[in-house]
Amino acid sequence: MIVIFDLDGTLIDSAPDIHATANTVLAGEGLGDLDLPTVRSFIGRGVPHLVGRLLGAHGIEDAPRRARMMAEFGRHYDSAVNLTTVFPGVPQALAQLRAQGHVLGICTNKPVSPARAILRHVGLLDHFAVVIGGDSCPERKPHPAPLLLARSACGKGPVVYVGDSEVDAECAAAAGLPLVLYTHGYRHAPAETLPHAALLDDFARLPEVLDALMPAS
Ligand SMILES: O=C(O)COP(=O)(O)O
Ligand SMILES: [Mg+2]
Repeated sequence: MIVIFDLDGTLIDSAPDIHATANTVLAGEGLGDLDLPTVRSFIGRGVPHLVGRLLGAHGIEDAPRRARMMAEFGRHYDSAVNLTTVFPGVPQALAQLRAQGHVLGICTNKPVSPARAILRHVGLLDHFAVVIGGDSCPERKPHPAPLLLARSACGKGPVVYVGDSEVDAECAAAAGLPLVLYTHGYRHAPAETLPHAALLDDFARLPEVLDALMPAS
């Protein structure tokens, strides 16, 4: 089986690093800090969206300023690793899936460079056959193109996407793939209200959840 994972809010709790980076970039523009829940609620649609929301929270709409802040965010992003934690059970679940012969991939809206940097920092990068990021395609999730690209890079066979948010649910549906929705991530609506093939509240249960979805694989 091919198992493709979202990153922020699914495998890692990266909101504290993204929050710190956001406030560094805001300070560089002479703008005040935002709190963690506010910045967390902006995660999931990539850096352009996040920076637009940071400015929006200050009542500002200014395209050149937004472009400058996106570039600044990018300068800090690869080193934004120290406040991030891996969700419980993730390393064990990934190792188990690999040992069972499954092919694993990443499809995130985080750009590829910081996605690879954080995966390397937490010791998980080697599990993945491919890392598709928010800058890998002209389109970002919820467009299906990045997920379909990740899938084709992983070879042939049944595919499941594991994600945490509305964006992932919409992306999986558009790509025609089943979604396993991790419930401790950064979504806005109750988990039950998002389209999903299965809910996952504990990574220790992922192998059995996948078996139940794809008994024949
Ligand atoms: O919004 C981002 O940059 C990344 O979010 P994702 O890993 O949940 O796709
Ligand atoms: Mg996510």
